[in-house]
Amino acid sequence: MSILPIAWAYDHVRLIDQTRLPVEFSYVEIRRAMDMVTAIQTMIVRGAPAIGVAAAFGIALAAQEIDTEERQEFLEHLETVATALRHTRPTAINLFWAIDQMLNTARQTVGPMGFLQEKLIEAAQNLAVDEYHTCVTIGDQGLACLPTQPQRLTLMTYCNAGALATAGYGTALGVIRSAHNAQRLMQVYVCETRPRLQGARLTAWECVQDRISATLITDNMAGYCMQKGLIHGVVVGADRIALNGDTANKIGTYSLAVLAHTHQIPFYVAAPLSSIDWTLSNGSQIPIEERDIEEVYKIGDQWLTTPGIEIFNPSFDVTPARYITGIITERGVVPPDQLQQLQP
Ligand SMILES: CSC[C@H]1O[C@H](OP(=O)(O)O)[C@H](O)[C@@H]1O
Repeated sequence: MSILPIAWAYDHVRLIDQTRLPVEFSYVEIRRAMDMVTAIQTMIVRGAPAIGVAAAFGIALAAQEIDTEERQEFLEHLETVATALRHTRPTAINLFWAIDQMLNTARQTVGPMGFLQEKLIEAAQNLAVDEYHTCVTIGDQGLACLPTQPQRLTLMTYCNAGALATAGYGTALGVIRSAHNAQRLMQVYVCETRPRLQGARLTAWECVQDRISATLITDNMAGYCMQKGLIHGVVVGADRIALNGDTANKIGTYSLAVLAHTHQIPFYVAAPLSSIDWTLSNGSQIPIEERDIEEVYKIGDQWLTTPGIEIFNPSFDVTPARYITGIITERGVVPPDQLQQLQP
């Protein structure tokens, strides 16, 4: 099954509503640019590459909704929407990269506004298709770098870096899909990933959809599985990678990396080049999103703690490059200290 979280549907964008999975599979139709802003903020669509693609379609919707033949007015409307999109979520660099790609297309395209609208819709569609093919390439690059023994590996992954977090196929889960398709996977341990449970809700759902053998564990079981020798490798996604390989990813990734290092288990980050921030020398400057504390004290309508307790909810952490075995990209797999070789 091809899971495509985002698709252009003639004159609007169709999103899989990731806040409803796995209980309900439903779509949300996005017809206005500012509704795409809300969709990203509320995580109807989430995942670094996916929010980049969503933002690109947000710019395309902005182009479609502005009724003017004045180029300056047209571009100003795109900039207004771009500013709102930039303020949705601060950590994933893909969001900003995609917005810049779209604005550059608008500035470099001349002609009547109807023509610009068509070119921007086409640019967003091309960006989505490119991200999909990039993920398939990442999957295959990752397969080639996994341990050669045993023939069938038991891997671990965190959060959701799958088809739902990208434009299809996935990055970390793309590597796992490629291993599954090549009969190199025994099973994958899926960490539930508190507080938003992307692992339990989204990665588990993708694995069941694609008949990938998967076992769900709570986050605090990861160390036990490693200590018992069950895990041959860990593969996670990324939201922003600095030049030295320091990697921002879902909160809890750092803990997993330290555990893997302690148990001498290879720890891979799988990400497209669009997730690399070539302007940052290290991860200390990566902005870490803090989200609503309700995500911690409730699951659905169920309170998990007592009113009056203070709550902290950083949504990402930064794993230092020294804990990362390799970074799997569409241009190959490199140790963190050789990442700059891949700079376009
Ligand atoms: C393929 S990168 C996905 C990346 O994004 C997730 O964060 P969120 O669900 O909050 O958007 C998580 O960090 C994943 O690894």
